Amino acid sequence: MNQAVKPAALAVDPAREAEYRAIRLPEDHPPVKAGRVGVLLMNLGTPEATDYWSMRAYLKEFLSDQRVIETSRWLWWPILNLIILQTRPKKKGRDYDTIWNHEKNEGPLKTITRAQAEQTMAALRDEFGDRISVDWAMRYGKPPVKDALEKLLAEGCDRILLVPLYPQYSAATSATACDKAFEALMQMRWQPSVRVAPPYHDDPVYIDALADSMQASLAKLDFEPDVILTSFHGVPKSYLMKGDPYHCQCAKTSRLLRERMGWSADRWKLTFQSRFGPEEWLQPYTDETVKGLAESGVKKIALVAPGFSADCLETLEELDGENREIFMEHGGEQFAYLPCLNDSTEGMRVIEHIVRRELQGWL
Ligand SMILES: C=CC1=C(C)c2cc3[nH]c(cc4nc(cc5[nH]c(cc1n2)c(C)c5CCC(=O)O)C(CCC(=O)O)=C4C)c(C)c3C=C
Ligand SMILES: [Fe+2]
Ligand SMILES: [Fe+2]
Repeated sequence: MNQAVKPAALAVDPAREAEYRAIRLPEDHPPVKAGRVGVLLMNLGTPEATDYWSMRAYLKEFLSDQRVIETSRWLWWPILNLIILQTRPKKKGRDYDTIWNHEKNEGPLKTITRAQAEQTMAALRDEFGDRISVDWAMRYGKPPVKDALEKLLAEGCDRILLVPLYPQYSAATSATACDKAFEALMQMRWQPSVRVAPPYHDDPVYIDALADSMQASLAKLDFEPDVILTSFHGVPKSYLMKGDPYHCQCAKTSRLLRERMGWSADRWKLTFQSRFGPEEWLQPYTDETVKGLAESGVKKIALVAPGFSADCLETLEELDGENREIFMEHGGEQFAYLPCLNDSTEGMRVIEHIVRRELQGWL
């Protein structure tokens, strides 16, 4: 174009920089930014605050997602709006109060996901400089996936790797996070090239990191557990029957971890927590198993939640709070909750490994 007057505004990849600088754009052409690679870590989301209205907004968005609740809309709408949203926001707000990060005034899921993104960015920038940008977003609530994608594009990322932070794939988590990203991409004239990181439930780096983290936590205890429970977030059993691979992936993670830790099968259990509503969910249920173990005379247990990449309401309040109480009330004596990988050295080893592997050929 020879009537051009303005050079391209930003291009970080040297080859692309030269390419774009060579182009002369018309005066009224928007600035062209390209040549960088973006990484977007995506997790579930958390309420903005613990008051009734903040909790209600979060639960409404979450529980209106048809990937999460597959019940037909005409049946679900009155149940959600006339029953669940009347009482659950207040009750769950009180639960969030017990785990809230008051220093940052946010849920721990947000604090930890941000730290994971910052550490990933620092590690990758060491090697690739500002050719790479890492951001984070939440499927529900803030920061939204759309904003994060637009920010990466504005920084010149024309290739973006989406990383759902769920080791085990489920339509209710990984797929809906990607849906949200694709929904935003649908509105874009110049779409970036997109890759999606696969589930990593059986990746040796993940299994090793879990084992190292668990060994370190167990070594700090003043007792050896009789039984270890690996507790995963549940989903309705019907999702498994319709073909969701989540249950199989949880079972494989639990088995690989047990083998790697060298524990016998009779002292190691796979359970599912967070049942919601009257429908049957994946079994065995964590709370019933904990109660049954205590009643059968087991005195010392440890719980770990390998399916959560960050500690959150479901681990800190439900596992370490409610299930601890159940165990002690039914005759248990020693209870330990072993933390998630979070932004620990082991946790960052996993995220960096996945990101570096999936970026091959782009950097
Ligand atoms: C009711 C349906 C739900 C399905 C199906 C479901 C699947 C699912 N969820 C996670 C991870 C998390 N869930 C969290 C909280 C949470 N989950 C549901 C409901 C379903 N989840 C609700 C209503 C809530 C909010 C709290 C409550 O009202 O009970 C969280 C914690 C978020 C936080 O802020 O700390 C996580 C993480 C997975 C992995 C999963 C299926 C694979
Ligand atoms: Fe959930
Ligand atoms: Fe829960």
